[in-house]
Order: sequence, then C-alpha cells, then structure tokens
Amino acid sequence: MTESTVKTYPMPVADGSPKASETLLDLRNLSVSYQMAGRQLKAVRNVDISLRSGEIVALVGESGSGKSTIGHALMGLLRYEDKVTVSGTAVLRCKDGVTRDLFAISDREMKRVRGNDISIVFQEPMSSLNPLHSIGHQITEALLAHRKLGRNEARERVLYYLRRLGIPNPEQCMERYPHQLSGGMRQRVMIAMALCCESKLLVADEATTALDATVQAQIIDLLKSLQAETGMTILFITHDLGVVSEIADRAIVLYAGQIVETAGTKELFDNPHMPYTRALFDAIPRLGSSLMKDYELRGIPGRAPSAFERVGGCSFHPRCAYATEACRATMPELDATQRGHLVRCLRWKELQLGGCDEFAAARR
Ligand SMILES: Nc1ncnc2c1ncn2[C@@H]1O[C@H](COP(=O)(O)OP(=O)(O)OP(=O)(O)O)[C@@H](O)[C@H]1O
Ligand code: NI
Repeated sequence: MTESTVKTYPMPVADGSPKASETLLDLRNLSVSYQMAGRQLKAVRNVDISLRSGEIVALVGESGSGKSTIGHALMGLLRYEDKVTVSGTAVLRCKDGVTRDLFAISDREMKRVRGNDISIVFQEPMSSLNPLHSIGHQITEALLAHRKLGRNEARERVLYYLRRLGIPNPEQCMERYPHQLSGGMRQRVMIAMALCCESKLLVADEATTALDATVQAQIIDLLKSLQAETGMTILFITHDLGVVSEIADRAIVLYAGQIVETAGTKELFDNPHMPYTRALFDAIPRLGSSLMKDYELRGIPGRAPSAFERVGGCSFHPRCAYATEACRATMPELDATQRGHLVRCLRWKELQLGGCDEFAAARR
C-alpha cells in the first residue's frame, strides 16, 4: 500500500477500510523488568495482546499495574534505557505491508515505525512538550520528521487536527508556548500531535484523564469519529472503567503487571468474573471525582503490590474478599469462559459477582 497523501485535506485519508478480522498487532509474552538498586522490578509479566484493525481496545488497571510500560515498550522507548529488560515479540503489520517484530528491528527501523505506524499520546503532556518552542513549531517539526511534506502542507494538516480537537483559535494556538495553555488545551495539542501522523495504531495513555468530565466526553466522541473515518486502531490506556464503557470495543484488565481478565466491553460489564474487575466497577469515578490522584478501590482494603513485592499464589489474594487457601498457594492461569472472555481466578465459576447495572444503565 502506498503511503496516504494529504491532497484531499481537509478530509482525513483512510488508509484502507478496516477489515475486522485482520490482525494489526500481535504482542506475545511481553515481560518488562526495571533494575532498581540491584533489584529486579517485574513491571509486566507475560502479557499477550492481539489487536485487530479498527478496534478500540482499553487497557485498564490501577496505578502501577504496568499500563504505560506496555505502551512505552510498543513505541520502542524502553530500548534506550540500559536498566530495562524487555522480552517477548510484538509483530506489527506496517503501512508498507511488511510485518515487523518491534522488539527485533534496529533503532533506525524503529524510528521509522514510530510516528508512521504507531503514535502515542503521552500521559504527561508537560514533560513531552518542549517549553522553549511554540506549539506550532514543535508539532510541525514532529510531523515533518516522519513525513515528506511541504511546510505549508504540514501546517495545514496541523491546523486541521487542532481544529478537529476543538481548539477555538488554532492559528493563535500555534503561536503559543506550552506554559501559556491550560492543562486541557495541552492535552488536546498532544492528541492532535499524535493524530497528525495518521498512524494505523494510536496508543492513548490516559489521554483524557486530566480533562474535566464534559471535555473528556467530547474528546472521546471525537476519537471515536476519527477512528470510524480513518479505520485506525486505538489502544486506550486508562484507570477508569467508566471511560472504558464509553469508548472501547474490548477491555483488558491488568493487575500487578498481569492480565487478569479480558472480554468485550459489554460482556465485561454484564458479567465480570474476576473480583478485581468487580472492585474496579465500584471505583468508577462518579461525577466530580474524575481525577485519579486520590482514588482508592472502594470495598476492598489494601493497595496493589509494588512490583518488588510479588506475592505467592494469585496476586490479588491479599485484597480479595473471596480468597481461599488455594488462592494463596496457586497462581491461576487465564481460563477461557464464553465469547472470548478470559479470566485469571480459581473461583470464577462459583462466584456470582453480578454485573455493573448501575453503570450500564448510565451508558450513552
Ligand atoms: N523507569 C522506571 N524505572 C523503575 N521503575 C519503573 C519505571 N517506570 C515504571 N516503573 C515501575 O513499574 C511499575 C509499572 O509502572 P507503569 O508506569 O507502567 O504503571 P501504570 O499502570 O502506567 O501506572 P499509572 O496509572 O500510575 O500511570 C510501577 O511499579 C512503576 O513504579
Ligand atoms: Ni501510566
């Protein structure tokens, strides 16, 4: 497939209609360890994620569960750090039709993949924007680094995406410096910057977390329509199951670096099988408490184990109301239920956890 051109702007160009069954990314057996003070910190453990073209898949879990680490591994950002070990394979079907293992290709090839085939919205917009350059300068330069475009073309494209993101006066916004924008505006700029490259895969890491509920809903609607127009695939990282219900076709629940449950969004909300997922439903931020800073899981005591202090048996057992001797002794495998639902709990068959009706009813 040839690379899409920008001739038809202001309409975005779909690079091929989404073919639901086509695998875009096949991530297998990803493990990531950080070395800290001579100790191994296992942040991600044997994670498999397969993304089909055109899907929006949520990666959800508490702070420290390893979500960003997975995103950074996919973007090839961990390869430059010497205290990080990444193992596994991540086979991506690139725009040129070639499939590549992102963990095996050279830095040079990875540089081409980044911004062409995968883009990321970083969790911390301030740390990824350069305070010394205007928004227009850095977003245009980022685009030109990945694409052979004329300056005017690039500018048009940047303006188009800033406008799509609901930035009131995009020309003026281009002139501004990061510190002159509100947190919400910076977040929109970051999303526009990632969308500009029109990659097939967008990793959105807490992309709407810093925004108030109304703006969050707008941006989610916008991402959904852009997804439908372009056929891109989105890996949407969030700690908030409420957001998952708004945007995702499928959800992957992560606990202490491991996948503990995965299912279609509706199925997960109707039929959670893992006590941790059920607890996350109760932790869905209600109106007025949408920030993650001080949230804790209501109804379950304790906190997630740090990546140093791995517990034996099921990782969740110290906080689980249903844990038995067996749960303390045996680490459960992922077990398949129906309709592609996977769950890591020894007791899922006997537990009747009940769905999240309250939230399902509130879904738009
Ligand atoms: N560069 C690093 N060096 C050492 N440890 C790290 C590094 N980055 C992350 N970690 C650790 O790895 C684990 C997973 O972190 P990660 O940022 O992937 O979690 P997360 O799910 O994205 O959390 P949050 O919701 O807070 O963003 C945590 O225990 C974290 O402290
Ligand atoms: Ni994170």
